[in-house]
Amino acid sequence: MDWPLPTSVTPSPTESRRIDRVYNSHPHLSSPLPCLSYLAFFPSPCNTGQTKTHLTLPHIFSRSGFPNPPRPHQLGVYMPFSPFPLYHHHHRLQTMDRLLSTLNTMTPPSPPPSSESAIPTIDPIIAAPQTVLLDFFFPGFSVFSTAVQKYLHIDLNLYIPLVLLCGGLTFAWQYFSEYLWSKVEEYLMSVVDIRTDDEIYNMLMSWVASQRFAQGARRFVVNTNLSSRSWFLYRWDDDDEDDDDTVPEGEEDYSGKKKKKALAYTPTFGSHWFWYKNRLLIFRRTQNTNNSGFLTASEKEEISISCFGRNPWVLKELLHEARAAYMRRDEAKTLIYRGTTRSGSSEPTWQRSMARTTRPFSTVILNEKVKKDLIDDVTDYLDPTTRRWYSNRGIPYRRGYLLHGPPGTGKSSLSLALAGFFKMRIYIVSLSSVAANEENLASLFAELPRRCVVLLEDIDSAGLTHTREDGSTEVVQADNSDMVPGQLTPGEGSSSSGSSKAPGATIVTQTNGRLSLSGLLNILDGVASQEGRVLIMTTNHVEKLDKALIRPGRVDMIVKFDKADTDMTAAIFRAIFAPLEGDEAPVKRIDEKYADLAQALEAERKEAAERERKKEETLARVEVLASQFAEKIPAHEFSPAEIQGFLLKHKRSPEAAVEGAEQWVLDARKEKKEKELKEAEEKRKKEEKEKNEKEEKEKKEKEEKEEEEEKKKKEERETKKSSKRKSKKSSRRKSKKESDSESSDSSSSDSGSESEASGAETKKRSKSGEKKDATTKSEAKSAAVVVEAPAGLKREASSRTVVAEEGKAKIQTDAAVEDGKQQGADSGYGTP
Ligand SMILES: Nc1ncnc2c1ncn2[C@@H]1O[C@H](COP(=O)(O)OP(=O)(O)OP(=O)(O)O)[C@@H](O)[C@H]1O
Repeated sequence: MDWPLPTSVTPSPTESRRIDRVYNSHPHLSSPLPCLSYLAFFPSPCNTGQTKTHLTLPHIFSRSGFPNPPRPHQLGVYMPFSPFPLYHHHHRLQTMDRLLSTLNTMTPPSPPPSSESAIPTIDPIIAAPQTVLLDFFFPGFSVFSTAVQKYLHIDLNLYIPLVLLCGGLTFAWQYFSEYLWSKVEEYLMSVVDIRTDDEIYNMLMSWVASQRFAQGARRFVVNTNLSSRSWFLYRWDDDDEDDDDTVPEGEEDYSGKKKKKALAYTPTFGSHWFWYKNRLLIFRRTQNTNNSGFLTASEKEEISISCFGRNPWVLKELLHEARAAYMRRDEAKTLIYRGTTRSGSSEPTWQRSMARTTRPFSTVILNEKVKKDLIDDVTDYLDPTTRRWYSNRGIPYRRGYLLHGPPGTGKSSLSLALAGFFKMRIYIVSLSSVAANEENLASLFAELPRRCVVLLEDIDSAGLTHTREDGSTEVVQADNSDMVPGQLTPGEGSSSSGSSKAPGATIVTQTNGRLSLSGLLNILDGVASQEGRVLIMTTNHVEKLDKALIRPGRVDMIVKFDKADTDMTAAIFRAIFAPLEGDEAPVKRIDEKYADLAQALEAERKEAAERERKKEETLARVEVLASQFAEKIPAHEFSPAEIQGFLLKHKRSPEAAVEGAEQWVLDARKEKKEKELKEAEEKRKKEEKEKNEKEEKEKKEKEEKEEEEEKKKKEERETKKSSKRKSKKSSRRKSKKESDSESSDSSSSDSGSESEASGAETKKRSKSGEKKDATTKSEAKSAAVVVEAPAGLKREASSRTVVAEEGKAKIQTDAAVEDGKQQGADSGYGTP
């Protein structure tokens, strides 16, 4: 290997001295080659601040008598080349030491050197400013390296460049990796960001929790509920009715096992790589540090999934899969959303209230024909061809149903069963709730999905009714009074809300910021209202509704609910006591008991037959008991809810229910009577109180009126008196003026200039407010002077001028001038 030899060296003065000394003190050496070649090989000594002496190789070799410079390997000295001065310097010194000691061994014993000529001990560390620098950045480095060198014989300085290189690379990587990664993401990857305030968050997180990469993560977040913490997205899994989870958490079920909450594991903050459909994906969960104080736990995080490649199909597939899996959980359930306002703001929103197990239509006891008609009607409406049919004819694609009847007769149950039957979500708004104002309701309706059931409860609530006080309660009652339970009738016909108004009925436009009827009508079928939904309105007082609200187009079918008749009572009894699938506790696996399969099958068959027989027996028994029970309950007196409430008290014993029926009827009647009495008493008291208040108010008003009248009379008397006084005064003045004018006439005939002077005098007098009489002319002039005053006064004054000129009410002008003089003396305008 050929080593490049530099042409110039810069030995330090110490080194030069040493070389000379060695050369001089070792005459047996043919040349100082080792030292020289060493110096030649390391051409750049560290900068020690000393004066540099340049010693070129030819110079050295000419001095040593060598014609050609030797190669380093010929000298037996090999040093690795280093670009770092510190390292370089250190090793140079060390090597020098080594060479010198070699030379010394070759040297015959010589007299001990004098103190000046002694080779000084070399302290490589002290001499190096780089060491100081290293010590500055890594305190204690020099001590550590000396110790390592001393005890382990490892020269750490050898590795310094390596360490520095690694450090530099790491430093650079930290700086550039983020930038590089963002560029890779921007141009080479597809990324989907998940909004934490959207339901997709819940969907994705529940999907992620079921993946292996999440379950195997070393750092993870554990939840008992994965839903977004945004309050309107948060769903308590406990709230969702679940057939398997009937035992409350922590309590024991019939098998004695404690029910435990399932734990869900999701990867913690950071990037997590996983495979999906043979593609490498990255699930990234980061913490949102902006405004984190105001955000809920899930809003504090940001979630994204990215994949390599510019086509995001795999991400979309993943999201679809997550959604489908999430929906599957709710398949057998009816999702209920309620319209509310967000806490801390007045913004309305649909909040997922709960997911209830779908109620079979058969469990709602109603006329079978009504049920069938209703289902047929909705089925036809939801058919895609119907939609096209509507749009082709320009008819708004909407359908409305009105369910009315006393409380607890099954209106809400039917709505829920209907939504469950057609697998639609149900959106409930109670019009009596505080949030139900026009604006809120409009934005809630605007947010509705295309295919859903909207349940408007209590549409007879305040602001939309004609109360008894209005004298218009019989408005719609007349048309529905002859309805039987379950009867379907078309909505009251009228083309426009205005013309459909019943006599005496008034459309309330706005009631204390609450919902108005016209507002509701606009929301229901205005231009901006959503199409494709099934609207169900319920009310306990159909008679209070405006006809406009229930006209066809808004309400296409009316279903009347009533208290239970005999058939209904029997049906409710059967519904509660008839054995149904899943009522019994799960049967133990028989193959555990029977070793022989044939034996096991036979036993199972026998057991099934026995179960069937028992079931039939129970059914027959329940049938008999149902008719006995129905006979004991008077028809049209109790609502299905009341009867159900009683039967539930005896749900394990139908016989006991039948036995206790008569007593229950008596008790219920008594209770009802007491309640009615109490209510009547309360009503009476309330009315009395209102009456008293009204009377008191009237009395007060009367007194105030009388007082006012008295005051008025007094004022009138005073005005009369003052006007009388004024007229007397003015008549006196008039007579005086007449006498004055007679005298002035005589003087004016003498000289016109005198008249002018007198006019000027009058002006002056009127200005100064002196109480002096003036002639008619001077009065007019005086008024004209006042005209020069501000606009308001100008008009007044000019009108007076006219009056004065007409001579109609000279007295008035006089009085005004008089008053003006008195009142306006300060203002300078003469009159007010
Ligand atoms: N016709 C019915 N068939 C079956 N169950 C009924 C019927 N009517 C009432 N119920 C039962 O009574 C309870 C109350 O019924 P629901 O809430 O549907 O009455 P509602 O007419 O909507 O009452 P409200 O007018 O007070 O809202 C429910 O548990 C329901 O099961």
